[in-house]
Amino acid sequence: MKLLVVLSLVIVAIQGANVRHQRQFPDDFLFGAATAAYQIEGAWNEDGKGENIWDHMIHTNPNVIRDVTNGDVAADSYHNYKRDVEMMRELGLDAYRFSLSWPRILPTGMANEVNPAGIAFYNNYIDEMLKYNITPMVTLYHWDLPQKLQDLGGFANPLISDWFEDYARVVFENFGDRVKMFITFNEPREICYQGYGGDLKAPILNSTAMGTYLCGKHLLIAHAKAYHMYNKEFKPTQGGQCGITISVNWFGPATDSAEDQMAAEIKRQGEWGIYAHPIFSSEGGFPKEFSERVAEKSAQQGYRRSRLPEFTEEEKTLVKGASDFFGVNHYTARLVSATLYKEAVPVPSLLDDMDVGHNAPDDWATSASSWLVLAPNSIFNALKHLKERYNNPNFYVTENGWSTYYETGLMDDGRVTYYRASMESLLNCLDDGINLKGYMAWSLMDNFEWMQGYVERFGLYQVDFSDPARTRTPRKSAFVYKHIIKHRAVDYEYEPESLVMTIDEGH
Ligand SMILES: C[C@H]1O[C@@H](Oc2ccc([N+](=O)[O-])cc2)[C@H](O)[C@@H](O)[C@H]1O
Repeated sequence: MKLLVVLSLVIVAIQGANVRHQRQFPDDFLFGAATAAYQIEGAWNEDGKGENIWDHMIHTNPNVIRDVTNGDVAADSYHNYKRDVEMMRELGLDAYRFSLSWPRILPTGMANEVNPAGIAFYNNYIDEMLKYNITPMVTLYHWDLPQKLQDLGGFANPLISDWFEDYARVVFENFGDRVKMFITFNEPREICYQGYGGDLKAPILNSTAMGTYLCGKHLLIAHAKAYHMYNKEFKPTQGGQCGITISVNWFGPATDSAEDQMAAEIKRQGEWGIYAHPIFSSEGGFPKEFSERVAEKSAQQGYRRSRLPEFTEEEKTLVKGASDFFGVNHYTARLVSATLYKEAVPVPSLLDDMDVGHNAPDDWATSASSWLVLAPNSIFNALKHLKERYNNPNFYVTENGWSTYYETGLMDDGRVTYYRASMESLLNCLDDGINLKGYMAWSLMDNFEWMQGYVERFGLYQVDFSDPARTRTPRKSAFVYKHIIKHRAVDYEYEPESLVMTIDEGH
């Protein structure tokens, strides 16, 4: 008998030790999921909403979208928001990141005409989340500029900073009593490089390098003005935080050679350093090596001055330090070479200015998106670099996710593998002392994936876009993510018994 008791005590002790050794996320780590207004809301012209640049571009030229669809109805979250909150509760989310449609709030873009129905919609959405203790994380701009502002030049017009500041004030006034986490812009790179410099996002201006850089400078000033206005006019009473989200994929050198190391550095600076450095570095302004590279390229091409616009000293000071946290959208990685993998690119362009090649090794798993591969420990590599370069600010991973095709259905093992790998990488960050405070999975549900329409699916929940009710059904990954959130740890043994989802007590 005695022996049995001793044995069971030993077993309990071993099990306890195992639990203790399993790496865990802290209780206050914010687990959430993310979406964006144009990708889920629909109701494109309902209740006084104004036209945005995606409405305009697609209605004018439907063929720009791979499957000739649009976001007119999308997941119809405008009418299904209560079901969306129910899904957050099913998953046990701590937080939900979503964006506001600027033209739903200000139909012309300008703050002299506020749409009460738009304000009411977001009030209801926020209140529904708060009812269940879900922290709203609100992005003010996720790519859907009011068309009327695009008609005035959009981000190429320096006045964008005044228009944005006015819009931000309306947002803080109406929602800041309950929303404590604001993100001004989602991904300056995608807005500026893909929308102004190229034709991969609305408004597809294809305006070469100059468009990319000018847009970037104006956007950073717009962000900084909104940040300082929040600090002065709202923070003292509302006590929230205001930051920005930048897409930071990892770019490591293809070899250890000095040339490849420099090529990777230039790639990092051109892809995201030009947005991060002016805000988060101690010296401010565009990063040095990239600025020198653009000046050199401009001179080679016969320009008397660099095409990279400069910040005045006043602008530099305005932008420097203007963020309470660093929002990182991280998806993937590439290996960068000074000589290999180069493709023909337009001149002048950001790609030509960087003048490097990049590649993904064959053994990195591929997704439904051409740009998205599963690279080892890449969240850690990116955040470790940012920590060292920018003095370890508070970080949130504000997007991270994996695409499948519609045909994959509910058994999305590729997404499960990706999310588990991401969790390990996040835990590596925490072990390293990186000030990482939260993680938002992209995406809560399938949605309109920009130029790819509904071909590429990122949802923890599948959405049936052929069904007028836009029924949402949890995928296997939803159960796995729920299990991770609940236990604050990754359990590789866990397999959902069925795909029937319920709400746990307390949610
Ligand atoms: C899938 C989500 O992508 C986000 O944007 C991107 C797109 C492409 C890259 N890339 O590495 O090439 C990074 C981020 C976007 O914010 C979100 O709306 C989704 O579409």
